[in-house]
Amino acid sequence: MQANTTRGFLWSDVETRTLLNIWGEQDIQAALDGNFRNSFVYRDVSRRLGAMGFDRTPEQCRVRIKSLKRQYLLAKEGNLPNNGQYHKICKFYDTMERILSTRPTLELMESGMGVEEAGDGLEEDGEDAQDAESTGEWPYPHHETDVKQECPTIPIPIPVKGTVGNNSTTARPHNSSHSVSSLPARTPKRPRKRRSNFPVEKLMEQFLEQSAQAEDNFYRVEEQRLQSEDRRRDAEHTRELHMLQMLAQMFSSISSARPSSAAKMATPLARAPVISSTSPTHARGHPRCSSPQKDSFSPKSQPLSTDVLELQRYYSLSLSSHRAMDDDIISIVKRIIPPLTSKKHKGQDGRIGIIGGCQDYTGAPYFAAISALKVGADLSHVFCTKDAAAVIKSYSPELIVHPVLDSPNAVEEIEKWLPRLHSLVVGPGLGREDFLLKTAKEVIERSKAREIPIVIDADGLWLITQQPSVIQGYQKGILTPNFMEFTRLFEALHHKPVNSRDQPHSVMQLSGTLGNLTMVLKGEQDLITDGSKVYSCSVEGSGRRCGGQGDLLSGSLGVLAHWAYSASAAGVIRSVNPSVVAAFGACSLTRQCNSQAFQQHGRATTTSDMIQEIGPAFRKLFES
Ligand SMILES: NC(=O)C1=CN([C@@H]2O[C@H](COP(=O)(O)OP(=O)(O)OC[C@H]3O[C@@H](n4cnc5c(N)ncnc54)[C@H](OP(=O)(O)O)[C@@H]3O)[C@@H](O)[C@H]2O)[C@@H](O)CC1
Ligand SMILES: Nc1ncnc2c1ncn2[C@@H]1O[C@H](COP(=O)(O)OP(=O)(O)OP(=O)(O)O)[C@@H](O)[C@H]1O
Repeated sequence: MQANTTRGFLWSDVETRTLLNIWGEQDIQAALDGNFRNSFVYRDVSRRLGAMGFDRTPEQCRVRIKSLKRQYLLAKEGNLPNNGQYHKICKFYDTMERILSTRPTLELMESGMGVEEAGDGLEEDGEDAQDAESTGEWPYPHHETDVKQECPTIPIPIPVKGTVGNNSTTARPHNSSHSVSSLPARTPKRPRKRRSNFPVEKLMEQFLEQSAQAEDNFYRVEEQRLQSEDRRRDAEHTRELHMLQMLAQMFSSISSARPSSAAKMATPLARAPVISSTSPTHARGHPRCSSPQKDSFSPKSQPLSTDVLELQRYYSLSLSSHRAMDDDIISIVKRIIPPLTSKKHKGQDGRIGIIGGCQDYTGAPYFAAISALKVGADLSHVFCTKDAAAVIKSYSPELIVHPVLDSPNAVEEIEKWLPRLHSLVVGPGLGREDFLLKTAKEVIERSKAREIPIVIDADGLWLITQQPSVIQGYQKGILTPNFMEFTRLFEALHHKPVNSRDQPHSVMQLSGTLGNLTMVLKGEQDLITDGSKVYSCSVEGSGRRCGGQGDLLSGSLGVLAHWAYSASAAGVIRSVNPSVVAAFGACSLTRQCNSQAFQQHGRATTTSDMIQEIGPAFRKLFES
């Protein structure tokens, strides 16, 4: 057997127990007791340990025992309550207690130094801490564990000192078997500071507190890392799936090789820069989302993508309903829809938050949240007032309802969820109480900081009318006013009445004033703009105008906005404003639902009937 001379080598519990059993044997204790020189005793301990199958040098045994004694003393001096705390400091406390309580010299040892330690001459400052660390049992940083070491009552002459630079070094014996008479050449132990009433419990508390803090920090950083990793993986996944989808589409169109579609792609109109430079807000453009015009104006622009071709063709024509144009934009909407595959987990296709729902209005947030789910979001959260929560829950077990909107720390409660949300819809059934609007405002600010797409509807628009700066210039903000809401907002910002005969111009003006925000003016035709051009969605609906259709629209838009921005980030759609694509998709869907529900229910059509149609309408528009 080769002796293991590594001082830092870990002692296993069984090895330590065997050592303690040997060390605790009567003859060993007797030999140690009263003997200043103990090296021969540890040689014996080492030999006996070897016979038990553990190969340790006498010095390793001595150091290990010393470390155990120090832990024992620390636990003992700390007067720790009998709740097992001393076991945290000294794992072998009971065995040590049994052995040492029979030692007559315990008094001396308890004052910091056992006789057996005194004369070995092998000790270095700081070696105790090293021992303890190497065993993995020392619960404190070693600078906090100094225990007073008093000199033995034998006369120790002043050591001979040598000086190296500014550092004093102390002459040390090379041979531990020197007799006591040779002690003048040896280093006396430097008396260490003793902390009277050593505050072990306090240190323990501090240590545990620091550990908890460190753990918290670790988890916080880890959580952030996982989130960003999630986002990166989602984006990558979406991009790959979309690529596959596009390839599949390409193959199927090549195989069907319809001459009409080839002609469509080759239309000269599509390649021409068709946007009028007189467009009032064009020069401002989008800081983050490049608009189609930018590409068509740039002489150095890349070959135009199909998205741009389709949208340009659309821009170049009038606003009146045109089935082919709707089809073009819908084909872009189709590309943002994430494919359904078995590779995904819950949440990847959208976690949407609705801020709204109060005592008076429980239907609106429900319509928005359930529509988001029916369109394809995986999870839909409603943040409402306490008295609305139970009612909303009772409409649907599918919704996650948080009764926090009127709590004193509403903003913090909602903010906790923001990192998990992909988009936010603010306003359906929110009410107009000042304190609710204040909360909504703060939540919008914090969502902006996280670059979450935000749809603002209904009472959320009331807030914007009072304080337009809340959303002004936020490119991922989408406003969905009905005519009344639009009028209020327009008049507040432009200090003049809306020219209702030229709604496209008015809506573009308002969007421009708000920093090219995407805006949907709902009505007979839904007008969609990002300040550069107006798109009209006139998918056929019906004459039925039941309340709640706008909520269906805003909830759907929440999901589509998330998909559009993910598709844009993944490079699946380029050179188009994702908000506009999403808005067009949501308007088409709402109108299609209205039409289908009306075919079945006629005048009796309600928003719930329309919600039932979301699945079939979605398939018809985007998956056929
Ligand atoms: N089941 C529920 O819980 C539902 C709750 N909802 C929630 O109710 C809250 C308040 O929303 P809101 O739309 O009723 O309020 P507001 O904007 O003041 O409009 C009020 C007045 O404006 C007018 N008006 C409206 N549209 C117009 C138009 N196109 N063109 C012209 N005028 C128009 C019309 O005036 P009137 O014709 O009555 O004179 C109307 O009475 C909000 O939180 C919302 O989410 C709804 O979502 C519905 C389902
Ligand atoms: N005159 C109309 N003709 C056809 N469709 C319309 C008409 N007005 C509204 N719509 C459709 O209804 C949708 C919702 O618009 P509406 O004006 O009802 O919103 P809202 O008043 O905000 O709704 P809510 O009742 O949810 O508050 C629009 O996107 C559009 O599709």
